[in-house]
Amino acid sequence: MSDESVIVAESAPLDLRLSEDELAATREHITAFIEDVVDRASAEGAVLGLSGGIDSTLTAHLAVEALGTDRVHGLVMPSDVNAADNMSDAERVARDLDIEYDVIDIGPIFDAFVDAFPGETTDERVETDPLRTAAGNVRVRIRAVLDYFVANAENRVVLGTGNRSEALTGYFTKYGDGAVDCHPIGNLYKQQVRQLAAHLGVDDDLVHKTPSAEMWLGQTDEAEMGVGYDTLDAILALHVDGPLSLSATVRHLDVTAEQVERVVDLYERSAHKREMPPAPDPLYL
Ligand SMILES: Nc1ncnc2c1ncn2[C@@H]1O[C@H](COP(=O)(O)OP(=O)(O)OC[C@H]2O[C@@H]([n+]3cccc(C(=O)O)c3)[C@H](O)[C@@H]2O)[C@@H](O)[C@H]1O
Ligand SMILES: Nc1ncnc2c1ncn2[C@@H]1O[C@H](COP(=O)(O)OP(=O)(O)OP(=O)(O)O)[C@@H](O)[C@H]1O
Ligand SMILES: [Mg+2]
Repeated sequence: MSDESVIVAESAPLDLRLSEDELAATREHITAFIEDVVDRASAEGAVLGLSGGIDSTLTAHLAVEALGTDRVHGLVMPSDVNAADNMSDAERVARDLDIEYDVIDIGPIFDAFVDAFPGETTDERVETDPLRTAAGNVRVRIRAVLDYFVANAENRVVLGTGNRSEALTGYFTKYGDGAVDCHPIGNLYKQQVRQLAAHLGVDDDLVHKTPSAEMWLGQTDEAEMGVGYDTLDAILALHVDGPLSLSATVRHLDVTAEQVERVVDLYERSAHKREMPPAPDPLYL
């Protein structure tokens, strides 16, 4: 059985929901943060990738609330492995928010990369292809290049869309979707992302859409990580962020020790993604 077939049953083990007052305060806190980042950069506004997923949808809503419609620029960047529905959802978000947006097909850029690369690249239709992640990361990094082109050209900052669950597990591409100027929703667990989005009036189908990086056809976060977000969030909140021991977490959540260990392993192995690249201590400074 491949890793991807290990989907852990959800048991909604820990309620991390915020109260209405907390949601209202979080909304204000994040919009003030976005405004502050843009002001400090003396930027005209912000740019972000729109995927039709809930993280970018929520971030776009908060950005518009912080900056106004005319200071937010969205990029919808389809490739061969994006579902057409997701790309039309991304355009719908931009249209509903009334922001400027461009649709840029990254297929030719990816193909140029594959043609230029001297060795084997990948056939991502093959599930076991060891290069599938490497190739998927190229697509993600191409989007980052386009984000920064717009940021440079229009004096904007790049808004990240990563949440706390992704940050703590390293579930993002280093210098891909992780290459951003700030992380407005970076301290919300995934289930709180959905909750805040619902609070802001985001359409239900987007709030409840299955999370996917869309790095290859059919990819889903939960299948790849081998744990559902409700369970993941609970383990992160109690054990990785919180004070509970491994065994107390197992008892409290009715999960297995292996599940907790798996999350801890994701957290520890991805430490390098949450830090600045290291240099040796200075010898002569
Ligand atoms: N200990 C260490 N110290 C310093 N650097 C270290 C390192 N270990 C690896 N590295 C470096 O990191 C590289 C691996 O990291 P990286 O290139 O990111 O690649 P990797 O973590 O292997 O792949 C990215 C993961 O994030 C997921 N993802 C990506 C994009 C979006 C989303 C989403 O949710 O939408 C999810 C994707 O499905 C995949 O599971 C290594 O090739 C190496 O260069
Ligand atoms: N096809 C795409 N076009 C534009 N931006 C994209 C595309 N795919 C990914 N991105 C950018 O990369 C970010 C990371 O992807 P990720 O899948 O984690 O977030 P999401 O799609 O917004 O939400 P979810 O995790 O629920 O799928 C997106 O939020 C978006 O900013
Ligand atoms: Mg997505």
